[in-house]
Amino acid sequence: MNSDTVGRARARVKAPGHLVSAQWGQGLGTLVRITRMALRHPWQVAIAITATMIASGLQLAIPRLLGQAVDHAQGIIGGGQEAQSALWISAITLLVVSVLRGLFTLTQNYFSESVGHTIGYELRLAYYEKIQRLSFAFHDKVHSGDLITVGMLDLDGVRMFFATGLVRTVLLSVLIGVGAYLLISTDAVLGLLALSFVPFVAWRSSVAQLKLRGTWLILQEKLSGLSRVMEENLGGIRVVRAFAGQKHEMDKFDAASKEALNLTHQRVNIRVRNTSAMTFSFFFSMGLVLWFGGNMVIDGTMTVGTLTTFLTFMTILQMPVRQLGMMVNSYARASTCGSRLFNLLDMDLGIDDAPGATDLKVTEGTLKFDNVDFTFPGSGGQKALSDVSFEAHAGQTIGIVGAPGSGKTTLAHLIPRFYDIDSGSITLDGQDISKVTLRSLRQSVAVVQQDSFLFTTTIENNIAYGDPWAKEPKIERAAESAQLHNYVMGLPGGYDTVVGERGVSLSGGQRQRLSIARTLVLKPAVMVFDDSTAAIDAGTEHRIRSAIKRFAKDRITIVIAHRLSSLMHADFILFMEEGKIVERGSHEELLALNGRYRALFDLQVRPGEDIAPTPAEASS
Ligand SMILES: Nc1ncnc2c1ncn2[C@@H]1O[C@H](COP(=O)(O)OP(=O)(O)OP(=O)(O)O)[C@@H](O)[C@H]1O
Repeated sequence: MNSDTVGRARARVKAPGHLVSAQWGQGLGTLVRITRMALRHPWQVAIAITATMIASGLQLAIPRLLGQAVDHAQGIIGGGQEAQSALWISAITLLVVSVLRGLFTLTQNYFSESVGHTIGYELRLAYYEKIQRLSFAFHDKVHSGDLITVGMLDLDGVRMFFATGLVRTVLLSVLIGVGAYLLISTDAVLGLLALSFVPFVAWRSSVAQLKLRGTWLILQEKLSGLSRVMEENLGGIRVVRAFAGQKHEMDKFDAASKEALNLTHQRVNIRVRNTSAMTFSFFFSMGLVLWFGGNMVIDGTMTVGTLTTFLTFMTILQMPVRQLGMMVNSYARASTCGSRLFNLLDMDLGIDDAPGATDLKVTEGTLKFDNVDFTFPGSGGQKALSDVSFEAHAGQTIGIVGAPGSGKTTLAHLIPRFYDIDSGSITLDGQDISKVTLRSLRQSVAVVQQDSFLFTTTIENNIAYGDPWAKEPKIERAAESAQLHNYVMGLPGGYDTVVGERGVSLSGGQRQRLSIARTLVLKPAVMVFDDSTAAIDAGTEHRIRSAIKRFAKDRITIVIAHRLSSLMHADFILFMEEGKIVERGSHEELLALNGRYRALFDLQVRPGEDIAPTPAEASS
């Protein structure tokens, strides 16, 4: 793979979700920011750097000691007692220096890793907190798999920068800088010969590492594609089996795996070719030193010990010089990964508390929509809701009905401020919901979603999710009202039964009932049931409705449903079409209107007869 290919590869690797793309120009600022994060732990940084300098100094002493030992050994061949004791001293010094070097290297590794892991921990928390708080509009656009990639791989690139970038810079500067000075100051010609492999190896190793990085970025993209294929396959395993789609799925997975395998082969190729070239250049330089140095020993202008010092220096320098490439890679990786991560961390939340926001105070419990318009970000200006106005009071039940896509869920999602409106206003007891704190608003408004999500934990914890301090009787009362209590008591583990992916599987209706119980525990001022009884039989639904009457008497209940029997008891019903309320009134009033609601009612109570669909139904 040539550098052009790597360049194109970089350009092709899109940052996850496009929203978190890094700009190369940001790189330096990013590295400074990571360094500043490290400096928040000054003691650990100081110990790591000091230990690095001492360890590299001790490492540089080893060739000299070895050289002296060799010269003394020659003295022993001559038989001198003095030479023998000098040899002992050299050997013991060498041993002590090696042990000390090992201890300081250990200290260096421990503290540099510790700083890196602390940075990783701090960033992980900040990242997790940020993605919890970013708006729904953001999550609509960014794939969760991409967010996980940034949170795992990019975070790792930043975490490792202190140890593999900064500390390694100190280590390599001391080893290569001081090592080169010692060699050249001992013998300039032989020193230059001994260092002749350095520029070539440094260049090859940097080029190889940057190429490997280019392929790594593409590999990362392929691997996240692969995990996306697997995730979708596992999520939709029933659809795959039901439609006999295994062969198609297998082919998709095979194609993605093959691309990853090819890239892995390319990476091995780059590594092997460069390692061979670097090893050859090193041994070539060593051969030159041996040849010239050997002649100097024969001429008597150099001792065998000094030649040994040169050769040992070369061996010691070989690794750090090769590591220059890894250091360059660490800088490149930290700057791109860090830019992506920091872009996300610095991202505007989209929906946040307004300056000076105060807590919502619910008194009478009046919800008012006043000429509300709303457009989903990125939907090309197509309004999802227009001119929506209605008022509801505590104790009332409001039904919302309409064709799929008519804006029912969207309307419900505006109340807890999952999205901000374009114009108009939504107030709760006269307080504009955009001016109160999000926390207090969301404590007062609970939405039972269409898809009942369960956490992999006990039924009790799932029900008490919104109020972790809820006592057992409260949880059981909520479950009783949601018609779930008897089922739970029939399970061997009762409320301690673990549900979710790795626990007991619940049916669609049971999951919905659990979600309803989760909302009832909260006792919010506004309860929204978004098609949350669709999977529940009419009898059970009736019993749930009767049971939650006592919960509903001092709060607003909004019921969104396709089945009219779920909402015909409501105080008033809004009929939605293409984002607008086109009919409103009680069940009787709407029937008398003889419009869309009537047509839908006739269709549901007399399904055998042919009734012309409403315009919205016809288009949906
Ligand atoms: N996150 C989103 N981003 C962009 N458009 C969206 C988003 N969610 C919904 N829409 C669009 O907004 C319109 C209203 O959708 P909404 O989910 O409110 O309909 P609904 O009446 O609740 O439908 P259903 O009865 O099927 O649940 C639809 O055209 C839908 O495609």
